[in-house]
Amino acid sequence: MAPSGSNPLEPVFQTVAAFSRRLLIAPDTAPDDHRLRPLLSLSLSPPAPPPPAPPPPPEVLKQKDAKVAPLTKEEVGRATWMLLHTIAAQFPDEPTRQQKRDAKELMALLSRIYPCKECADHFKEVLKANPVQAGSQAEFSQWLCYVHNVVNRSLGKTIFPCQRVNARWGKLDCPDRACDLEGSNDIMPNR
Ligand SMILES: Cc1cc2nc3c(=O)[nH]c(=O)nc-3n(C[C@H](O)[C@H](O)[C@H](O)COP(=O)(O)OP(=O)(O)OC[C@H]3O[C@@H](n4cnc5c(N)ncnc54)[C@H](O)[C@@H]3O)c2cc1C
Repeated sequence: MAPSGSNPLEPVFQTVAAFSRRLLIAPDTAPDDHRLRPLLSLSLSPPAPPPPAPPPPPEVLKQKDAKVAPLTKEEVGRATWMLLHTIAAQFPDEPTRQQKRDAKELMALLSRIYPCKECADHFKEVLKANPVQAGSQAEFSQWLCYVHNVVNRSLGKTIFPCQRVNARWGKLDCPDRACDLEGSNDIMPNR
């Protein structure tokens, strides 16, 4: 490097350097401060957009797709039995005539619009041979357990012990039994 003062342009360089430092560096920072921050940018073009996020790895895409994939017959079956046994567990001890009718209609509707034709047709036969019994919560949940077992048997599945149906599908865990349905105070509730 040339010794200081030997370059005749040295004073010009020093002036430009000092001026640049004033424009580009915060006034409260020491010249040797390593946290130097530019005060303004001399570039006229807008800041470059951030680079696009890399695509998620294939295993993450697979998991996402699995969430929106159509359900299988087994998944719909499990979800439906879960709903039906929960309805039976919550069924009033003394249902109104309307509630008894609703239980019968629900089963009849299922046997028509259940989203698996083979299952719906089979369930129609099951209902014909075993008409809905919904005179009380106990009666309805035992009947449902029985017909579920009829389906289980036809599919070669284990028979569920119906004396344990209340332990498996108890009433919903709602504070102050807020989920309970109101029943009947009819003089003849079993009509
Ligand atoms: C109305 C209906 C008709 C169906 N018909 C057919 C059909 O024709 N062909 C077909 O392939 N699939 C059919 N399915 C689906 C099938 O019954 C099963 O839901 C599916 O095969 C998944 O079985 P899973 O072994 O997971 O248990 P699921 O039978 O779905 O039972 C879910 C859970 O309920 C409990 N459980 C089992 N049996 C009883 C019972 N008797 N009482 C109370 N709780 C019980 C067990 O804890 C079990 O894990 C039908 C489903 C419904 C709702």
